[in-house]
Amino acid sequence: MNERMIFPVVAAALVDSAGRVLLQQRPAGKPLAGLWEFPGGKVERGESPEAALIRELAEELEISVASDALTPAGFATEMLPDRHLLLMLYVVREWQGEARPHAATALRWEQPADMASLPMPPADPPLVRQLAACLAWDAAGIRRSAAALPDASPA
Ligand SMILES: Nc1nc2c([nH]c(=O)n2[C@@H]2O[C@H](COP(=O)(O)OP(=O)(O)OP(=O)(O)O)[C@@H](O)[C@H]2O)c(=O)[nH]1
Repeated sequence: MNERMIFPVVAAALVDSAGRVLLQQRPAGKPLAGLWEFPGGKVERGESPEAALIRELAEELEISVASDALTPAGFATEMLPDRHLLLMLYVVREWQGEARPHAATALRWEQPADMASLPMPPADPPLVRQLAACLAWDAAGIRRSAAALPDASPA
């Protein structure tokens, strides 16, 4: 049996007040160069996904994000030749600093509905669909009102 290790990667959908989401372009010399991706990167050994994402956002965009500003939005998987990519996406609506392309060739803000026409890594289209659903839920207030549901944990 060909057993592949899980390769955990975290990514952020930074959402601005107009509902647009930040994408960055992968630089020349990296795999998938030129494609548009969500900012983020590999989870290092011993690191939590949230700590990894906060670190990556500081390194790549020079912004500061608090852990309680990270809301899970979805995940995607892709079988790679030697590993199995697990890509976890978080929605981020609050951060400090102005995003600058420290590691990327360029940045752009896009509505999720407009991302289908952009070249993105193969694992990303399912994430874009989950993100669009998440943001639509937020806009309809469904996620906020879910907090008012009765607690289903055992008594
Ligand atoms: N950040 C990010 N990575 C993605 C996305 N989609 C996707 O398949 N990946 C993959 O996840 C992996 C992340 O690796 P990376 O090279 O960007 O990570 P990193 O920032 O830690 O890089 P480094 O090793 O240069 O420090 C790559 O294999 C990349 O192709 C995405 O939307 N955002």
